[in-house]
Amino acid sequence: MILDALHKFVVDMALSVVVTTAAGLLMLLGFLTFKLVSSDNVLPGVPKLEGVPILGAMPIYLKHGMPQLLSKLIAIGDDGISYVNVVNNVLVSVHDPVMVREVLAYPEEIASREGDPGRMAWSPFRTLRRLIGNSLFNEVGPETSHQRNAFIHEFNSARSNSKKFDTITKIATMHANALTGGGSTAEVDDIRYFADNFAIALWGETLYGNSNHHVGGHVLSLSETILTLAGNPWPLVWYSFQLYLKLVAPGEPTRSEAKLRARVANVVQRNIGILEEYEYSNPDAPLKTIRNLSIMTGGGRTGPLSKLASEFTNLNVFSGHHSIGLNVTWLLIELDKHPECLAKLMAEINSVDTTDFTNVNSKMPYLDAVIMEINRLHPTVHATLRVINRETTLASSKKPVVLKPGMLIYLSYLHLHTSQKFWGFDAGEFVPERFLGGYKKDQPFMPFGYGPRNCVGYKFAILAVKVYLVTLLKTYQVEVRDHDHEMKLGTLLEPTKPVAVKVSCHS
Ligand code: HEM
Repeated sequence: MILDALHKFVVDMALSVVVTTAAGLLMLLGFLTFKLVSSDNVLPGVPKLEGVPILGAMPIYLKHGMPQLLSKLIAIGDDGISYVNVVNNVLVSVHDPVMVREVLAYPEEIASREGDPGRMAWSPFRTLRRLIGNSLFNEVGPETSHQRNAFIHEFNSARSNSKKFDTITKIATMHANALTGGGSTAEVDDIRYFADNFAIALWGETLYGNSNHHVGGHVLSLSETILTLAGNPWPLVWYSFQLYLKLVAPGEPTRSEAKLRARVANVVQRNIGILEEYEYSNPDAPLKTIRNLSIMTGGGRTGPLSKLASEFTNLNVFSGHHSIGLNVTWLLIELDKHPECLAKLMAEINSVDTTDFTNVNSKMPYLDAVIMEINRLHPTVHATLRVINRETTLASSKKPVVLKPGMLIYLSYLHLHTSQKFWGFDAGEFVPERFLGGYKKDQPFMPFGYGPRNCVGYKFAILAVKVYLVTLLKTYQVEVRDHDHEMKLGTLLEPTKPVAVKVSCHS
């Protein structure tokens, strides 16, 4: 009797669970359909990429990633703008230079990288914040310009970079010599790895006085994991699901993200220990960069770092080295493919004293042109996005386009840099000469972004790239094994396969 009642109870319960779940799913489906229909034709007159019912372009996004979705959008938007629904989000591609500049110039009240924290957004910068905490990338509000000024003072000024020049040269020489380990030739399986490690060691030495920052590959593997996760839609899907079930607090990392964050904290902690040791045993020596940044933003000469400096210690584990390393890697590939350019560059290198900061920084026009051309053709940061916070009208589009809060605006630097419309028939070719004597104002060249949130470290990055490249070329003849390297669009723009080179000391 009791068993029968129990059985009936379980069957009834199971039935009501099934019915409730089905009703819930139907309601969700109805809601999404309603949202989709009501958001249909949200940008009248703008070409729309049709996705599948309800999910829109979500399957393309999940399967192929954002860069591929972006290429499809660019292909249909002749007037420089197009859009697609991704479930109930609207994703707009803006790929006309004037419109891109307009969007990048928006103040943060109109658009920011993360968008309003109260809204669901597919911005990768949200994932980045959960992985490494706050950083200048996410920062909005009155403190931002003060923070940017501190960075610009430390990394984008000739005065401060001239002080870093000897350190850059020292690390570049150490790392160039390590390629052959004292021998006269070496086969290097993948120069990307060595170029990244040069940049990591440079950061370690400049920031903390720790040139062994790269040893053991911890930093490299951590930064690669963070890069991959930040550019991948799945962590956002997983986080949103857990948020829905209240398994994670808004904005907080999930369990696996928290583990990664702890590994970042561990690396940072070790570096801080080394900085403190350096400061203790060299009280009169010049301050290391992280301390300078700290002092400029309210920290003391010793002890805990300011908020900005401590946020940068986390950001730095993930960023800065790949972009420098990739610049060097693409340079070696293109120079090897274009011996006439390499010969011109070598003539310039051999005609000046490259141990002099002013020469390397601003008196080598062909070197400058080569570096600009690499950043045009292979811009490491190939795209970015902004989330609309307040309704605005895109004034530069042919027909007025009203951008609404929550819309994601994608901006492809790669497209602007490689379009024949702006760069001529040889837009896809490596031709450094196009940058000799400057470039036309209407040619869209933005490898370091544009507007109020452009790169605050580009001059330091360019100097590091120059010094390492010049050191390598002065020491070795570099032969890149394959000439068929192609570009892979992930979070950053990378070669599709390892870049094997043979290096032989100049006799
Ligand atoms: C070749 C190397 C580099 C490249 C290609 C690069 C590229 C960029 C680009 C394109 C942006 C703007 C992104 C956007 O529009 O959303 C940016 C922003 C930024 N970069 Fe760089 N960057 C490089 C090196 C560095 C270095 C060495 C630092 C170190 C200080 C740095 C720190 C930053 C920061 C903090 C921002 C955000 C600035 C803000 O939002 O106010 N970058 N970078």
